[in-house]
Amino acid sequence: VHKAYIALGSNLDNPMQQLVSALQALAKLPNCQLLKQSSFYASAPMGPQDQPDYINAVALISTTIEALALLDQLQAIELDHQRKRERRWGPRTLDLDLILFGESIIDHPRLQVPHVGLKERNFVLYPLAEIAPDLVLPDGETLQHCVQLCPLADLSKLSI
Ligand SMILES: CC1(C)Nc2nc(N)[nH]c(=O)c2N=C1O
Repeated sequence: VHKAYIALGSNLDNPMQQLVSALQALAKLPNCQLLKQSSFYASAPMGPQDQPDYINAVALISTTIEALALLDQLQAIELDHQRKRERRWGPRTLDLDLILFGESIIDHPRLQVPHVGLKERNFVLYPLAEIAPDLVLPDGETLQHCVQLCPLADLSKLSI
């Protein structure tokens, strides 16, 4: 059994509802169990600014399937949420990124784990630290150290 951390993001078509719906879909995945989910966080887009603010969260699932099979399941949920890929770093109804898969380091054309931008993304690090404060990354760095190095900036935790 593997522990997989998934980053959720949305900035189109009612982002909060998109994430609620995505979490329900994750909970229903065969061979997966939704163990924890973070609060929702709002932030301005990293990268191109000509798009709406994002809502982000992180979820922890335990699963018996392997990383690429889980990636297929995540991409199916994105498509169910009308994910369209107009432009790179463009707005999207739903983003599900497999950011950690146990202690694995994966470098595959379809999948890099840990997620490449993990240490620079406050909208991933802070929700991750909320549900896994004692996490140590596969490269030995502690999550707390990564959080200390990553500015909070405009990230805001939504109370509900
Ligand atoms: C476009 C880019 C890089 N910017 C983001 N910016 C924020 N705040 N949240 C995201 O989830 C996000 N995702 C992206 O893919």
